[in-house]
Amino acid sequence: MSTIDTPQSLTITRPDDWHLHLRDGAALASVLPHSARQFARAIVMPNLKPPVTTTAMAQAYRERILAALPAGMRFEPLMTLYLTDNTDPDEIRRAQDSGFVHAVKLYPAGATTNSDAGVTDLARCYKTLEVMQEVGMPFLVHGEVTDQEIDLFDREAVFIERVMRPLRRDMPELKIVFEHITTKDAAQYVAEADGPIAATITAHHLLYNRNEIFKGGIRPHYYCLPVLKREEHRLALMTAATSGDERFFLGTDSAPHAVGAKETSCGCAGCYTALHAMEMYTEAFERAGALDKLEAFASFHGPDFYDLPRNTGQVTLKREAWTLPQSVPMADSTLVPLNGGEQINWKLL
Ligand SMILES: NC(=O)N[C@@H](CC(=O)O)C(=O)O
Ligand SMILES: [Zn+2]
Ligand SMILES: [Zn+2]
Repeated sequence: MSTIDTPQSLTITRPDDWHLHLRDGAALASVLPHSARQFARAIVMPNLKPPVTTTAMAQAYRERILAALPAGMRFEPLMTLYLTDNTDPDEIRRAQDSGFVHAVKLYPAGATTNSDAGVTDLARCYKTLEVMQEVGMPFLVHGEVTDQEIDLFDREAVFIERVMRPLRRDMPELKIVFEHITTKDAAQYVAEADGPIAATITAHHLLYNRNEIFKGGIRPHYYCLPVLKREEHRLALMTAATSGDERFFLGTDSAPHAVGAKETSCGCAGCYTALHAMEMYTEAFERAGALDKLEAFASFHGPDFYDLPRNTGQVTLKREAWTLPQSVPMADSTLVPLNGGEQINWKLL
């Protein structure tokens, strides 16, 4: 006779999402309730069209998010600015003084969805970065080089050598979040680096390797940037996330795209996980035998790094099978979540 030694439910401090795409307009209204159900707060990415480049734009976007929140739901959007070659250093001071802008985001020009207005050369931004370093404004980095000569699967590792090391040498006190890391190189770099650096890790990069994109045919809903990597990298991310190291924390990178923009000959990058993010992370931590490490990763390390208070409420995850919808409405179209139509083993109550 065997005994069941795995818990049937898990109660933790209410978690936050430190990397989220909410979009705007009708799409925002469709996706926001999913994240608000899962998380108390989220760092909201600024890659709208046009991008959120000023404190005034961030304030207006924040108000649109709060206006789209269904009655009775609580959710705090933590706003970010999109860095461009022309971001004025004074804009950083305005952002810092606002109290609602919590970070500035680097999109290397052309690296990912809506990054055309991104930075062409970080050297152009040094005056602005110096002010960020001075006032303690975190710098969130999409860490991939855009050099087309570099193999797609190597772009994160090459970014560490070409961009991250020189930047951190020049600005050793700048607070940096290496966003959505996908490689053992990045996990090791962050774990060993001196100074104020951390990394977010998505649930899909913990659960899947690159084979998932090609299982039985090409599966566009598993395509995101940085793209899923080899199994050895997934294992390194699992080790980092479940290590208890305060430098690693939760960021879903949930990135909604209408079904037509994903299921097409040149589909957009982005996985939608906002419906079941905590269930996915719980599954990953359980597989690693590390459910006791989930709370710190999901609810403590993020606010500690951002100098924000930890949440006070709690949530419970129950071991209960349920089926994720195949698709959900998004604006005048539909959205296919990652794992659409599949059975999920945990349920966020
Ligand atoms: N992660 C993605 O694949 N896509 C994101 C952009 C990003 O986070 O790089 C998006 O905005 O769709
Ligand atoms: Zn990104
Ligand atoms: Zn993202």
